[in-house]
Amino acid sequence: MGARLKKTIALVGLMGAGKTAVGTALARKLDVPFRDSDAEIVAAANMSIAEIFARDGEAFFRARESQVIARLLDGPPGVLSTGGGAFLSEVNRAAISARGVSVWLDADLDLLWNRVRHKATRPLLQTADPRGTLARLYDERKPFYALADLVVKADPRYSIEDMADKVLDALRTRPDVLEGM
Ligand SMILES: Nc1ncnc2c1ncn2[C@@H]1O[C@H](COP(=O)(O)OP(=O)(O)OP(=O)(O)O)[C@@H](O)[C@H]1O
Ligand SMILES: O=C(O)C1=C[C@@H](O)[C@@H](O)[C@H](O)C1
Ligand SMILES: [Mg+2]
Repeated sequence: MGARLKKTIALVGLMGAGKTAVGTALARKLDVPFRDSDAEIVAAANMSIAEIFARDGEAFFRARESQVIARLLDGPPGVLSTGGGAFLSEVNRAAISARGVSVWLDADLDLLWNRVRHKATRPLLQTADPRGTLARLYDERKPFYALADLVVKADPRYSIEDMADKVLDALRTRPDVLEGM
């Protein structure tokens, strides 16, 4: 598409917001590297996220997540999909704002629930009332996600490609991030 990416685009938001799916499409459109902090942690540990939580605990996962995010931000600009809890950490927010731009994929609770309900891969939702847990996380985390530089609202009618285009639209206001749009 001829645009030049000058800073890493970090996608943030709750489980199911589309960070991995939209991030992959966005990186393809921009012809830049795609990285996913969850996937990096899983590959390095050779364990699933659920296994890491069960064996080593959430605090261990969060420490790894911060290390991985710092390392990925240190490389050439690209698209970085963060884990759903990453943007709650002030350390991670500072690292992202120093080297990149944060974009919140803001999906409402019904949409999130429809996307995550059939998968058992999210350890935080292994509770007696996973929808209630997701609702609580949504309320608790919204103020943190709202600290992102840009917001792109999700909608059930928007495809993954549509969402990637909406991120590009939002970046039109940021020539310091994307030049030549
Ligand atoms: N715009 C969309 N239209 C249709 N399906 C979508 C859309 N965005 C995401 N999905 C689907 O919803 C599911 C969750 O998306 P994804 O895994 O990208 O979320 P995530 O934000 O990375 O979540 P997590 O924090 O758990 O990694 C996937 O099956 C994905 O293909
Ligand atoms: O919302 C969260 O806290 C999480 C989301 C996933 O991306 C994973 O990072 C992990 O399951 C924790
Ligand atoms: Mg993901």
